[in-house]
Amino acid sequence: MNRPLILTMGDPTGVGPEIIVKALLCGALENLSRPLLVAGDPGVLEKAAALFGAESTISYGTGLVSHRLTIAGRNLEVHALSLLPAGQLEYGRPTPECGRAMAEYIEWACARCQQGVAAGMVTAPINKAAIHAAGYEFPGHTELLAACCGVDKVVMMLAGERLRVCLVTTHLALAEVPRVLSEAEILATIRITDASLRRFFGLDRPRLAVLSLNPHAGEGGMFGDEEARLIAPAIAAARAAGIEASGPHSADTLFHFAARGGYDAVVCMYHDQGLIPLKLLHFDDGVNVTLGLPIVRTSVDHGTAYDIAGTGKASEASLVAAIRMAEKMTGHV
Ligand SMILES: NC(=O)c1ccc[n+]([C@@H]2O[C@H](COP(=O)([O-])OP(=O)(O)OC[C@H]3O[C@@H](n4cnc5c(N)ncnc54)[C@H](O)[C@@H]3O)[C@@H](O)[C@H]2O)c1
Ligand SMILES: N[C@H](C(=O)O)[C@H](O)COP(=O)(O)O
Repeated sequence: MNRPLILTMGDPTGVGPEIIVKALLCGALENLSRPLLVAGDPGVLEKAAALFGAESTISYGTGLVSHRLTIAGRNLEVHALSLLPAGQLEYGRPTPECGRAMAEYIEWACARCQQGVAAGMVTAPINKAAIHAAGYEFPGHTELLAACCGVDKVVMMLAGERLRVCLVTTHLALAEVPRVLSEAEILATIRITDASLRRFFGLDRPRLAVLSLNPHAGEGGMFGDEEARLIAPAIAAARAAGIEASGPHSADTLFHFAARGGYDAVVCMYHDQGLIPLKLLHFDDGVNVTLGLPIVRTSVDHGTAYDIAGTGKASEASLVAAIRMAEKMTGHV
């Protein structure tokens, strides 16, 4: 059986529904190697179709497909997990029901992947504050999925053709980063990155650059000791385990070389250290991948973009790239 990829619709008041429809309308969802099933809300998707002047009709399906939307002659299969009052929702103003719905799309998709019913999942953007307001104590998909899968350590990787960045720490205040960094966390990030690039991306011996935390890699201890105390020992342990890791590299210059093919991934100590260069190069087509889960999960690299939600202007390119990457990754499983 050709198991589907499940695409979670994301925030009903963000750009998620309209980039799904946009991808459908431009034909990017045709000729996929797997069926695509949207976990979401048919009424909200119909409302998104109207943004493009596209005529849509809904019919009812069976099994996983509860609704089939035909939008401008193209079919979108949906598993309805919410039936929100789409006409009353305002773009950029998620209600508590929206917060609950967007978390439920993720939980449902994850459970189907764990059961082996689906091959993998792709996620459209959620609003972190909205799921929080709905009672979910998670800063994002990554942590919610780790909890659903019962996994302690996962790695957030953002990837494009020219650059892949993997984060040791993710969503926390910058001031917390030095307190949270440890040799064990750095080593675990390196190990998961290495194993995942081998397994899912066909690399025999991934070349990993590990960044420093401080300017000039700490300048021999003048600007901080995390490099000598935590990062260098983690790199040494990784190398002893046969991983091609190098560093600690100064973050300011390393990306220049990584973006020119010198490394297969860059291990970064905190969110913006990795995501600023990644989004500079790959805002349009970057993909967020959670490594270390027992399931395949890819995502767009952007958020709910409330400033343009409901205008039809949001680009569908990152979503399409995320679907393509999930296709490839599930081909390797
Ligand atoms: N994968 C996710 O679920 C995810 C990722 C990042 C941020 N978020 C959440 O999204 C919300 C908004 O975050 P933010 O404002 O920092 O980032 P954002 O990515 O939503 O927006 C930043 C800027 O990029 C633009 N932009 C975003 N996506 C675009 C697209 N597809 N096409 C064209 N322009 C686009 C926006 O209009 C905005 O100007 C927050 O709640 C954040 O937590 C979710
Ligand atoms: N850090 C990601 C970004 O800025 O693109 C994003 O917030 C991902 O969060 P999730 O855990 O929801 O994938």
